[in-house]
Amino acid sequence: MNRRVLISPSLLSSDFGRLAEEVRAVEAAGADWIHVDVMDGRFVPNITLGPVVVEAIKKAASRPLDVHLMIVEPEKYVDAFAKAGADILTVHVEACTHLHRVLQQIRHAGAKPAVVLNPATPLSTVEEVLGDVEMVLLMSVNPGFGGQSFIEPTVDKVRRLRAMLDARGLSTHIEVDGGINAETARRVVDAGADVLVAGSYVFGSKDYAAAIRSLRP
Ligand SMILES: O=C(CO)[C@@H](O)[C@H](O)COP(=O)(O)O
Ligand SMILES: [Fe+2]
Repeated sequence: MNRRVLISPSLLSSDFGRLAEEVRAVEAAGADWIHVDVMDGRFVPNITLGPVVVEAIKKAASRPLDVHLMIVEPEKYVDAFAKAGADILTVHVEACTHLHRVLQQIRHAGAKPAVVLNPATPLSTVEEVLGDVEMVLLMSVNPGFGGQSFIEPTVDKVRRLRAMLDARGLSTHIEVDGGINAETARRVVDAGADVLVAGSYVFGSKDYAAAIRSLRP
């Protein structure tokens, strides 16, 4: 089946001193969504930004904000991020004691719920909530930093997840995040992914439009 592939550039590799300009530049270059990485220094060994900055990004953006929460106890903050303008709110299965409840909370807050798995976390951990999410994000690096190398077994994990979704008649998005470039993009899309996050590949290039174009099949 031919799915439209969405590109979600990760602002983590953008120039934070010119955040609004960077958002407008990737949108003009063809970005479908804007990926925002929220890190708390606890779930991952890095700290980035909170709801105030998401609110500022929202003012500059016209495309949906795809907010990736790499934080412990996400239930404490999902309402604030939804209010700040997150359109898609993605929580780590490893950070949620009551995953189903958090996904419901996200929907009630007015955002689209999504769940994300670290590279070593098996697909079985999200099997029971596949009907409750708009998207499953598979990390293809260990979260915390941009510019890392793609972890190979992700390709097969995408394939197995797409088969699980097909078997349930679900057309849920599969997003892949980490080490995406023109070559890894092609392989994960062939395996069934339809949303690609790319940070250093897009923001590290001189021509954002050419980089985004090269990620599409
Ligand atoms: O969530 C994360 C990192 O934890 C990502 O969204 C990165 O920002 C991806 O960066 P690249 O691997 O594309 O440079
Ligand atoms: Fe991310």
